[in-house]
Amino acid sequence: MMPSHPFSLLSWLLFLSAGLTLGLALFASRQRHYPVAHWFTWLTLAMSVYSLGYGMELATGTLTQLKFWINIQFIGAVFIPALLLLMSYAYQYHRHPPLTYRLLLLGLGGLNLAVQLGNDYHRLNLADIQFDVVDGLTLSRLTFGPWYYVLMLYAHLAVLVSLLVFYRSWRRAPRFHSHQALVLLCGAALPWLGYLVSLASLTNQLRLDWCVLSFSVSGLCFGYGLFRYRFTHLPPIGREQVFDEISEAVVVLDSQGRLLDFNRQAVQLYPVLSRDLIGRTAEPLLKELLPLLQQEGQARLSLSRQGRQYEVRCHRIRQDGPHTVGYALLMHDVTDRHQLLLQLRQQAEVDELTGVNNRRKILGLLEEAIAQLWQGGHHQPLSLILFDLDFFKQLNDSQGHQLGDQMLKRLASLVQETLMPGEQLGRYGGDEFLLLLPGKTTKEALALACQINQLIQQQLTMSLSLGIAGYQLQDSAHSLIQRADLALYQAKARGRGQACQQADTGLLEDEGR
Ligand SMILES: Nc1nc2c(ncn2[C@@H]2O[C@H](COP(=O)(O)OP(=O)(O)OP(=O)(O)O)[C@@H](O)[C@H]2O)c(=O)[nH]1
Repeated sequence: MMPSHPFSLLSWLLFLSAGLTLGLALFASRQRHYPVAHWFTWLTLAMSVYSLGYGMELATGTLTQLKFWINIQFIGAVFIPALLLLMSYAYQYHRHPPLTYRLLLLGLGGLNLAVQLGNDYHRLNLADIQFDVVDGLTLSRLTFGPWYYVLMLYAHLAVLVSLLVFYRSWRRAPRFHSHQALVLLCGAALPWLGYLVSLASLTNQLRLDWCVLSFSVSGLCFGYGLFRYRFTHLPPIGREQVFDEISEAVVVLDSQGRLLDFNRQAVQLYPVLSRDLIGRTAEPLLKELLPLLQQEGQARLSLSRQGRQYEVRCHRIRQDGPHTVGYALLMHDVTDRHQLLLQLRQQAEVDELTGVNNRRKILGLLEEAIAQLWQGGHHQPLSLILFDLDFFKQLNDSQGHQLGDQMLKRLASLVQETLMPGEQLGRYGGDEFLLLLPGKTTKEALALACQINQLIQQQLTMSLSLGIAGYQLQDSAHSLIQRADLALYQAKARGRGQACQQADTGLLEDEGR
């Protein structure tokens, strides 16, 4: 429906604005696989329709033409709040809004459009439409119906929420993206400001719709954001996506040790961290981490916090030169690795059947004990008991291997209970065990051997043969065990069920049943 007046400069500007926003829509549509570009396409398209309708409205000469172009404007206008909301959602979360959210918002837009298109029958939206021609411009004089106010309330709320999203991104994003968020914030805020200006000028003779007039500038803002900052390519809240989502806790300090930034994981680890502390010295908060700042190179430390293990790395931040401008402290949860290491160590050191030290471990402990004697000047005695079950083979053969296993377990646990702190029991092999007794003389070891033998006879109705050797100067772990083995051999030879003590001379010194 072509208007009757020639187009004014304002109409041409509006057509230019419509063309600009349409161009943006076309550009963004080529990248609509990015959710934000998808909704941006529809938003700029809606703006374009609105601008075109208004440009035409300003040149209309009859009420029918006016109503027609107002309806065209509504086709764009009713969807703008919804599309702005959907775009801000996609901008923030880098994905399409949930389907229900989309259906609800677009459904509301559709409902508003239906109400407007049927306005002649119910006048709920626009109760009356008149127009004046001022300076060659056709300006509508509208009397609003109740539905219009509902529509405005919804539109304002939608714009407000979108503005909050962009505002939040602006405040939280790092510098590069915060510029982008600011540009988008301006793009979204301008039509709203335009609307407020229009409201204020309702009583003026030149009642222009500043909201739609601002679309060109708004479109330019969005376009600038699109081209300069490529917001359809780069997720602007990379900080939230990367900084907050990575598993490591990160704290950033400046060169003076003042708090600059931290992520969500860091707050879980140090609940005291808050935005208010930014700029303050981190010393009272992160005392245990600060020694890292003094170290050069890849400094690391282990940290135990809230029942978990962390490996902390300190990364020096340098900018245009060798000087450190800040530090990034990265705390990596290594609890699983730590537990796996403990498990592996346990497997490497513990005898699987009896749960006492295995051969490798007890030999290591013996060597350590001898080394300590050397360091301490040999003032402390050290004794060793090597023992095994008598006739264990018979038990295995007659009652089965499983019962034999049970017997070995019971034996180990009974002997373990008789030990004092610092004394160590290890399975030397088969049914042979080694008892390491730092601080005990051979006499005391002999008494203990007799006590253990008695206990086993009572509890397991089996006897032990035990060989005892005391540490002598120049002894190695090997020679000491050899003498204990010799003593054990003597105990067997003497009829089993007894303890024998072997001196370094090779003579049997003592014995006990
Ligand atoms: N059930 C069980 N038996 C084992 C295990 N390791 C070794 N043995 C058995 O333990 C026995 C040890 O043999 P010996 O020490 O020669 O036999 P013994 O009857 O105790 O002889 P004496 O020590 O001279 O009284 C062998 O029959 C091995 O098969 C084990 O883990 N479980």
